[in-house]
Amino acid sequence: MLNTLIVGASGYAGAELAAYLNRHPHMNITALAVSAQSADAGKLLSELHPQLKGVVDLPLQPLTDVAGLAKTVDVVFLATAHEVSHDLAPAFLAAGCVVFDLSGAFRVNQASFYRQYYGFEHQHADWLAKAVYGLAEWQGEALKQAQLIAVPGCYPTASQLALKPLVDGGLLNDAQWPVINAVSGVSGAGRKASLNTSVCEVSLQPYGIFTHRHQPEITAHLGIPVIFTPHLGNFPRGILATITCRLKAGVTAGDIAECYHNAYHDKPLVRLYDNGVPALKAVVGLPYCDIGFAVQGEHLIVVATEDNLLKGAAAQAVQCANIRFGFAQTQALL
Ligand SMILES: NC(=O)C1=CN([C@@H]2O[C@H](COP(=O)(O)OP(=O)(O)OC[C@H]3O[C@@H](n4cnc5c(N)ncnc54)[C@H](OP(=O)(O)O)[C@@H]3O)[C@@H](O)[C@H]2O)C=CC1
Ligand SMILES: CC(=O)N[C@@H](CCC(=O)OP(=O)(O)O)C(=O)O
Repeated sequence: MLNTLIVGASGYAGAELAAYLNRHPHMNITALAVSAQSADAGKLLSELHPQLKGVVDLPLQPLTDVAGLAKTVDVVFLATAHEVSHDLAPAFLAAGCVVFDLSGAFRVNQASFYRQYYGFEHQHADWLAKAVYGLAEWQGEALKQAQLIAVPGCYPTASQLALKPLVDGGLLNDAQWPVINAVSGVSGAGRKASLNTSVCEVSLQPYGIFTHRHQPEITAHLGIPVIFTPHLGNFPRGILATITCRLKAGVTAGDIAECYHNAYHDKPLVRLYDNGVPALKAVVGLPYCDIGFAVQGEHLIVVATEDNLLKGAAAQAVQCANIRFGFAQTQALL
């Protein structure tokens, strides 16, 4: 049994992690932590997230002694903001813990990336170089050896699962960058109250046009440039990405179907549509990414959906842990 700590357990992704780990046969929730100053310290997780009442009634501990806590656990999930993960991960890693970081703090190994897109200087180039990017379907072997796993962002997960088979298969026309338009529910912005992400204030709108940090994350790992435009919708959870691409001359719908089949027929958390495209309702509350597409001449439109808090965060983190420790990939997820 692996002793496990969730830091940021009161947040949206943290609570989902707790629900999964609670039913994991090989992982034991040793502690749930929040910040040292948290207004929620001492409360039960189930007081904040009543769906966990009678399921995970553990207290939220203030994180006051990182070194002490690190000695009591084998595995740490950091469901914390980028800067917090950046500061905490090295301490847990130094103690020998395997760390799954849900933030962006270790996803892209480029010197200027954190200054430009996250507004801070990265201080841990050594760990940045060693971190394995946890796009689970594509990183199986690397994950098995990793001590630090950088779980991808929610938009990059859906976008890359949709595009990577096509890019690797050489099916796209390089002359046209794939155009990713993705809509997320407001839980993507986390649990903290903010007027901009309050459901009554939000009206479907793009944001971060040409500047969102997920564009360079996608490009860095996919190896091709993309146009990425996120949108915020006034619904609680889920991401739907509509991706427009140009195909190389002669590539047919049959080639696309075959390419996706080859990539994902043995990957239980990616579901392919034979006809039509997915809608959010099929994935909300579930750990899947669903993918469907349509072709007209040289034009391809792919639609990918996922629950941003699950395949876009907590489920993918647990999937990575399952791969890392040799458990069934869907253990505790399905
Ligand atoms: N929401 C989403 O759809 C996705 C989120 N992510 C990433 O996952 C991470 C968590 O996101 P989300 O769950 O939405 O965030 P939330 O804002 O909902 O939760 C953040 C959690 O971190 C805790 N926290 C804050 N500061 C500290 C600290 N210094 N030490 C320990 N705990 C702290 C908070 O509790 P308190 O403030 O009371 O201490 C809270 O439990 C972020 O990096 C996010 O970018 C990734 C993919 C998708
Ligand atoms: C709706 C919303 O605000 N979404 C977040 C992305 C959530 C996510 O994936 O988080 P990472 O920051 O860990 O990459 C945003 O656009 O910043």
